[in-house]
Amino acid sequence: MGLSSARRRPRREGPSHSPAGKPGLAARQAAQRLLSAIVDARTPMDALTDDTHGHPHYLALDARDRSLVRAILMAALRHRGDLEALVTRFTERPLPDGAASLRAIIHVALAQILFLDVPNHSATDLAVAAAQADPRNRRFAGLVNALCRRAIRECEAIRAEIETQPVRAPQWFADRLEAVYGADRARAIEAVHRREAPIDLTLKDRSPANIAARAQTLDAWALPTGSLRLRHGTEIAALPGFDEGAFWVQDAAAAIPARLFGEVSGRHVADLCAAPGGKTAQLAALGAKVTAVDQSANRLKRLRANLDRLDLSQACETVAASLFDFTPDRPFDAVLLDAPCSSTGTVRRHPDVPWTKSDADIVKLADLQARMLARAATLVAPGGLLVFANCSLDPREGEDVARAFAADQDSFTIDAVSAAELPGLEDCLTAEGFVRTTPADLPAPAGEIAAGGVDGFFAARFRRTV
Ligand SMILES: C[S@@+](CC[C@H](N)C(=O)[O-])C[C@H]1O[C@@H](n2cnc3c(N)ncnc32)[C@H](O)[C@@H]1O
Repeated sequence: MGLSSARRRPRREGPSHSPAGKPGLAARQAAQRLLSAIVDARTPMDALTDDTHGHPHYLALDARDRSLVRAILMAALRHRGDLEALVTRFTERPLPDGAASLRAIIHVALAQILFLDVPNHSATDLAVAAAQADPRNRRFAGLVNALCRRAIRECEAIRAEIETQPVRAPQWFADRLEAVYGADRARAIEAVHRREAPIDLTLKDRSPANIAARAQTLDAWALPTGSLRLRHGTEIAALPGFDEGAFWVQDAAAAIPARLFGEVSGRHVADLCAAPGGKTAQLAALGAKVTAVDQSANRLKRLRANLDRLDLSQACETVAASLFDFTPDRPFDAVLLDAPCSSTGTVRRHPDVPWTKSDADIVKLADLQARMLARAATLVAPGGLLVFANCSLDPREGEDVARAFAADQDSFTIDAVSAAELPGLEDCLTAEGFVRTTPADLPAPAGEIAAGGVDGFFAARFRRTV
């Protein structure tokens, strides 16, 4: 399926198109189409599963089926290398070239059988029905059936093998992680990528008493970094304190960059790539006067809604503009640039990232970040702070950009972050005083049931000297 076809109106289906109107078939067919759109057309999963602008086949489903589709996609993407290897092992001949839709049918079925709490017979029957419903795949319905049945028979052994000998994929990403972090650390990062990510919250009131009280009412682990980590997945909007704006969802590592400004009460701070506003909210909660800039008007709408719920809107002005066109009346005391990046630090939550991004994207993004950082620097007042951050695991988008900036700019010096500023993540400092986290950091202590790990993040702090 191509990018354009991913946006096409759905063919008429549902009860009228599905063979015998099989319940559950539309959800499986949607999962197959979306998986193809992600892997073959490199369309991000978030865009396809957006509740307003998502893929038409996804939007045609009810809430329960949408959540099943998301669960199937997460499992199929996290284990895509394992599933691919299994299909190769189970078939005498390779699947025909260009058999993207057949591959999607098989992967969607195997993901349910091996990783989800879905009856095996439903996963199998609906995969066979999907093959039969598609003239290109009808002749492979028997193969689909045989693969599913074998996976069901050998389920325990297959799961154990995947646990002990996972297949590293996609190749470019596995190679890059190993080249940057070495074999052991790369394996540790990949192990975390295969597990569901926990949900972290940032509290508006970060006083120790409030952190302790909220940890109790929310059944959360109070991380040493100051964030709370929920012990159980749940509907966030139903949590006590949500309506009163006591917290927002933000990975513990994503909460670091905004804290690097220290005391910001009454200061003018620009958040240059602000939406959806996690860091804007942190700065506003600390008493800063924030100018939140983002080139996406739609994403800024979400930022404003988030700030309204948190009752922080009065501390912020929003500007819908590219930072390259943003010309404020005066420079800022502090500037945060949370630049767009490959997002390879968020693979735990977005397992589509390695399949939709490429090494070439990283090179392009690193170039954009360097230009953005140079532009951001022009907005900092003498004596002010500049923080450059992003959620990439690749040093070409982090350490290299920051080093080149420090070397090029006479009026800025690196303001090294100290271990005392990173409780629980003291080891995540580079020799220069940059912050570098990976998903293998902050493992859970013994006895804690919430998962360990944080997003991969990079942050560098600079001070304008003149
Ligand atoms: C990583 S996200 C920011 C996340 C945000 N800082 C937070 O903590 O919630 C990157 C943002 O940069 C914005 N962006 C990309 N290019 C931009 C540009 N040239 N000027 C301003 N914003 C831009 C995107 O629209 C996106 O919202």
